[in-house]
Amino acid sequence: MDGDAPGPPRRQFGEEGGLLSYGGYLRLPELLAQQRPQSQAPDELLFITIHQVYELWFKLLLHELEGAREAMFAGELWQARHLFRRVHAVERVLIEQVEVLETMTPQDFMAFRANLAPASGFQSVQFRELEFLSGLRDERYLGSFRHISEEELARLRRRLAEPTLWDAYLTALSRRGLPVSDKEIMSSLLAVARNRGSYDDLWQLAEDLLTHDETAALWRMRHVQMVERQIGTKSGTGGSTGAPYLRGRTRLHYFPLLWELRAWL
Ligand code: HEM
Ligand SMILES: N[C@@H](CC(=O)c1ccccc1NC=O)C(=O)O
Repeated sequence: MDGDAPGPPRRQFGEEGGLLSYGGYLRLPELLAQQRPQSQAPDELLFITIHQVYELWFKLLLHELEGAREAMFAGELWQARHLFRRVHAVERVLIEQVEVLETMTPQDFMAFRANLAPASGFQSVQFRELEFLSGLRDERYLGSFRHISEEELARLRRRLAEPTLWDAYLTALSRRGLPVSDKEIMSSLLAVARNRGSYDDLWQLAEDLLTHDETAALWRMRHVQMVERQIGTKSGTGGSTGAPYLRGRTRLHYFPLLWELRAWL
């Protein structure tokens, strides 16, 4: 009985005539038909599953980061922060789940690795979309995509043309009267850092951006550790030098000015 409880009356579910089911709603027949190893190697199912899980999370991250960008443009900083909290939680999961793939031995990986070339994580369109949206817009990757569809290429071009998270943050600063030209931006960031009484929301939002940057870098470091464990000094199936190439990418930052700011505080 709801009695005088405030709010809408509670509904008793369970009498909907069986219209919607768990598997139907989640499209499980379609989803579970997608894990199809190419070989008899026992660990290829693990390898495929883990990559598919990454791509599902990448899709969600793109969605939430687009939302955060929109909220920053609209000056709704609380909403952007709410979404960044979710983004960070997912990014921590992405790092944690490397451990699952590391239960595979290199010997077991070698049983199917040769069949993978020339495919590699290089060709993850959503991973590159995340980088572009976050502000790391390296157009050279457009040329390095072999075997991607016209639709995927168009998506990447669109990401290159659209505003980044940093563009959105700059808009949030200027909405509060802080100048954001190349010459003035560092003083504005310093003003935010030193006047928390007036700008704490902008400070916390910059910290959220920095955490997004930091967790992406942590994933890259975790990935290269796994790579060294699995293939040592071998070159990559995608044609790169392997671990040395990946090590070079661990130093990249989405928001270099937020790191540089530390030197001035
Ligand atoms: C046995 C496990 C893995 C190995 C040995 C491995 C190895 C490599 C290597 C060598 C590269 C450089 C490109 C190349 O020449 O092939 C690379 C790139 C990449 N891998 Fe993996 N990888 C593994 C698992 C994963 C997983 C689980 C993901 C998750 C999505 C992933 C995502 C990526 C991405 C996004 C790149 C491009 C990185 C960039 O350009 O900065 N890899 N991987
Ligand atoms: N590049 C890896 C192979 C690999 O990990 C991979 C192969 C196909 C699809 C995704 C992959 N994952 C990350 O690079 C290697 O060189 O062993």
